[in-house]
Amino acid sequence: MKMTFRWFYDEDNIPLGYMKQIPGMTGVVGALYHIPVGAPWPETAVATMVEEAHEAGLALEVIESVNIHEDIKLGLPTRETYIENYKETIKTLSKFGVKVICYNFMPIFDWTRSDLAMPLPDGSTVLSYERDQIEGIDPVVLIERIKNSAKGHAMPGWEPERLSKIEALFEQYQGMTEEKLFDHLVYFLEAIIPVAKACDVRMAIHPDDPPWSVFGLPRIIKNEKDLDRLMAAVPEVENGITLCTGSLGANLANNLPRIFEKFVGNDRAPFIHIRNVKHLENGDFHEVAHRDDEGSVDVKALIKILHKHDYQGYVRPDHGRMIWGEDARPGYGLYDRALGAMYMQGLWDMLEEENK
Ligand SMILES: O=C(O)[C@@H](O)[C@@H](O)[C@H](O)[C@H](O)CO
Ligand SMILES: [Fe+2]
Repeated sequence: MKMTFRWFYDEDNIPLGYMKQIPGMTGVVGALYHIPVGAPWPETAVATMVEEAHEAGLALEVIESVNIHEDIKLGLPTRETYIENYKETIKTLSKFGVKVICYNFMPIFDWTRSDLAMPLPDGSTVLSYERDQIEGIDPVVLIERIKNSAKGHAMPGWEPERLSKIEALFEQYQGMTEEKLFDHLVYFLEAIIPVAKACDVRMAIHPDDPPWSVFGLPRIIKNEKDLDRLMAAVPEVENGITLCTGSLGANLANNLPRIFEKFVGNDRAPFIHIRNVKHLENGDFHEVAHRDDEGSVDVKALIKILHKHDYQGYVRPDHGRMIWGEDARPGYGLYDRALGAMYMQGLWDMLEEENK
């Protein structure tokens, strides 16, 4: 298990040196944020970013994310150019030591929440999902609300410049079915996986968050069955998964230990996000600290599975709470993610000890 930390590079206000101070932290998960979706990533920009991480004593072998242009998801003829660009980006990243590229295939939006700073009784705040605040609501209304919350921080995928085109995008997705979207994903993977293979890079799709349809848009990476289907459709090991416990765990029907056992066991999960969520009776959920007892994700069992398989891939604490008065990007404060990393490493150390 290689412990890593998400780094928002030039948009991050947490110094790399602080990340490095977390015991056992081996690397950061980076991305270039100023490159428009669909454009190839310039070599010089990648070199600068990787160098900065190395200077801080941290590896940079995972990218999250190289986002997918909507035309690829929509299956438009213009996708060819964007697919060629994507191949170029894979080649460029591999030259600088990148081994895993995380991405998602959700139409229009990345993760969706109703509140980015829901207060918990202990005074910390977390991201939450209230069904009746999202389902059946006009996305434009939600966008306004999100813009006004969490001190001006936007959710990834909800950036203001994209949102201005939101209505046109919804128009384009009219009539899009899960079947068609899945075909477009397979088309994309069949085109890029040979390049990834030649470059020794693994692609790692992130599950949909939440793992069900929102705003009437199709969602195709929601559960074990969807993952099975994608792994079978493009069987090369370079077609992999980011196992995100918070995303999959938002649906209690997802059996996380079984999913881990399967895709860690068959080496299709090069990247892992550990996040914990707590479910309420009415179907809403909110995020909590990473510790097992705080929510419904069986973190102990999952780390045990990783340990049993001598997992050599990358793990990072996903969203944490905002604690100790920190002012940071929602879900991505330093303090609670550092606690999460230590918790996972504590469990791992104990398992190592027992195995001696
Ligand atoms: O929850 C998060 O913050 C991340 O796990 C996702 O935003 C993730 O980076 C993307 O979906 C992957 O493309
Ligand atoms: Fe995640």
